[in-house]
Amino acid sequence: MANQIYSLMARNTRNKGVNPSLAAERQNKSFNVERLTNLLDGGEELTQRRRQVESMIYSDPVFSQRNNYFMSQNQRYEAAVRKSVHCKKLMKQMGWREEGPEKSYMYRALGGDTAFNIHAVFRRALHSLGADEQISKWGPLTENFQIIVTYAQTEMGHGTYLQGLETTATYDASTQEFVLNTPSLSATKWWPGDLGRTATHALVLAQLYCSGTCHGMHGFLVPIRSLQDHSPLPGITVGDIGPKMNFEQTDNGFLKLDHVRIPRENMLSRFSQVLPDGTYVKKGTPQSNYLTMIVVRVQLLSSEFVPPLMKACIIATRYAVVRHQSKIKPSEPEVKILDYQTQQQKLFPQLAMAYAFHFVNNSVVEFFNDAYQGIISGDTASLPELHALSSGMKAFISDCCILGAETCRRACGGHGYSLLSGLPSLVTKLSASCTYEGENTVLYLQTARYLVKSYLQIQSSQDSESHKVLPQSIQYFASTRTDRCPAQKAVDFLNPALYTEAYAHVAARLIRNSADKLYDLTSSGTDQYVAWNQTSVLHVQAAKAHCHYFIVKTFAASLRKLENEPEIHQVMKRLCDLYALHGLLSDLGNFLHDGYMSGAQADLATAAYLDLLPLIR
Ligand SMILES: CCCCCCCCCCCCC/C=C/C(=O)SCCNC(=O)CCNC(=O)[C@H](O)C(C)(C)COP(=O)(O)OP(=O)(O)OC[C@H]1O[C@@H](n2cnc3c(N)ncnc32)[C@H](O)[C@@H]1OP(=O)(O)O
Ligand SMILES: Cc1cc2nc3c(=O)[nH]c(=O)nc-3n(C[C@H](O)[C@H](O)[C@H](O)COP(=O)(O)OP(=O)(O)OC[C@H]3O[C@@H](n4cnc5c(N)ncnc54)[C@H](O)[C@@H]3O)c2cc1C
Repeated sequence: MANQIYSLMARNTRNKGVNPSLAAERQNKSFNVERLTNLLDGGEELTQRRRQVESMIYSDPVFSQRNNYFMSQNQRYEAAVRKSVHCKKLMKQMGWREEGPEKSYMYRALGGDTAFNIHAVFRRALHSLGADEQISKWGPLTENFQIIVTYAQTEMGHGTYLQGLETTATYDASTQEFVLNTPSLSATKWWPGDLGRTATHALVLAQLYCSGTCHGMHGFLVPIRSLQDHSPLPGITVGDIGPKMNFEQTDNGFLKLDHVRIPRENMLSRFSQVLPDGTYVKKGTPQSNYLTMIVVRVQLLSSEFVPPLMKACIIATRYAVVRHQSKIKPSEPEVKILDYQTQQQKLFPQLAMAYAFHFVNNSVVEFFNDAYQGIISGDTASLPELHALSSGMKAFISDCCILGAETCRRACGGHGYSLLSGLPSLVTKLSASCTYEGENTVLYLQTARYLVKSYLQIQSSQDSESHKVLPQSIQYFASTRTDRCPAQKAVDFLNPALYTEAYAHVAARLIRNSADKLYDLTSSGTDQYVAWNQTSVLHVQAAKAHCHYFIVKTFAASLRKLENEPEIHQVMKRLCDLYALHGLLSDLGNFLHDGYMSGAQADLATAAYLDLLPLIR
């Protein structure tokens, strides 16, 4: 019934064209929307291609999501499988390449409501960790779902602490096989997507044992279901872990292995190898087999985190111009809720954040692409910085997108609580992102570990030259900076150089403070690991400040590329200013703490921030 009411409302709108309030707003635009769309897509031609793909998706009944909220978990799963197979057929029919833009357009048009998503994670793992001959052997089989492979790393007892994974892969030189085993209940693989009903194989991450020596976590391709009748193979216990907060369309599963034998060639061996006689040959670093997690973290930014935030902004902003509620002047009619300053202050920072993350994603992907080819060819020099950046961005952006989507949902009142608004499922889907692919606190600590190490290295090296070769993302450590914010007027806070410097000041101070506290503890005799734990809250705060600085700096730098598009530059600049000032005012204590900013300057920043709202409105 509810669905009919909502669709009647939508049809009403459709029958009379767009809602008149919405139409009026769209007449009001201050910039060329199509031009901005082209810039965000990467050019006019890509906009056209994206729209072509979207129209094919939206007009095809197989891809319909109309009844999603009225389906059981099983129906959602089966519909997702149908959609994924249909996508594959469409790609073949249209001649679209796996690595082409059309695949991500399809995925985003479907809102990720597809199956085999972890199979996509495996394909990246194969290219990151597999030797060339393994990529040639298994890559083509995964292209057309002849084999469907899940990425089975997490166990019931361990997800974060990979050194604690219990699943074992013991090499048997007499048969040149690995014996995969689940030694305890807590070692049961638990959570891998596509595992519960779909996967024919699993990339099992297990502790490798050769001649009694443990060589740490490695990846093993293990057949788990028959390619004839899809039944579990001997030694395999597998199934679905049951209902979840969202991702009903994904069959997250469990897997137990009872001394399952696989050929020696099934260990992914780009960075390490076991010779026929059982000799272990290491080619990369101890963390080389962690590379897949970096690859996926970078990919998730653009595929899983930012698009749901963008959608939430669109739904909530449209709602805010069609919803009339209460009066500003008693003598006048009810107003659009977007005319309330408080509603603008709820929604516009989320909109600004969505644009910020779009530009940051471009920057992170560019950094990743430059580093990745070197890393898989054995040059791991940029791996620590890439790990720190990808960990921090995954944690910070997913945290912000969860909170941003929830703010949009709350801004829609009662209708924001209806599943049919589309908002709650965006929130519950995003909620998983603070956990999967690395729990966010743990990832902030990984970033902090890199920041503290880099800071202490700079402190210990007197050589001024060393400052010049600092990695790009931490060069601000070495910049000389004023200890007071120079702003005299509200308008000064609309200067990207000024607010970027303010963020750099706070990040550098928090990193220095956390490192100094750590050093004080260890130099007074506290065990280094205990000292790290006793300062970890400070390290997380420093890592977040570092990430926030990186995002503000990157958003501001992106404006420079828009300077020859004055209309668009103006609107993007206002959003960048709003993003920076919203973060500054939300975390004001850190900017006031050491007197960097004064209370009077905080008032100026607040005035500049509030003045931006009607301009953006
Ligand atoms: C891609 C396609 C996507 C398509 C779209 C699909 C979307 C569908 C939506 C849902 C998708 C969900 C998919 C989810 C999948 C998963 O969740 S897979 C499992 C993910 N699990 C993790 O991420 C585990 C997280 N845990 C960690 O990362 C650990 O904390 C740890 C870092 C591995 C700890 O390891 P440990 O060895 O104990 O770490 P330390 O001692 O702290 O560090 C040792 C050194 O190693 C360096 N290091 C750590 N990790 C990495 C890394 N990944 N890469 C490079 N280097 C790393 C670390 O910096 C230390 O270095 P030094 O300081 O120099 O010693
Ligand atoms: C929707 C979804 C899909 C998933 N898909 C997959 C998949 O396809 N394949 C796969 O292998 N896994 C998958 N996972 C599992 C996921 O990777 C793990 O849940 C994640 O790595 C977190 O590990 P955990 O669950 O053990 O949490 P824990 O690490 O136990 O976290 C619990 C708490 O402990 C804290 N904590 C843990 N370690 C530390 C530390 N060193 N310092 C400070 N605090 C710490 C955390 O901050 C957190 O607050 C998925 C999970 C979800 C929710």
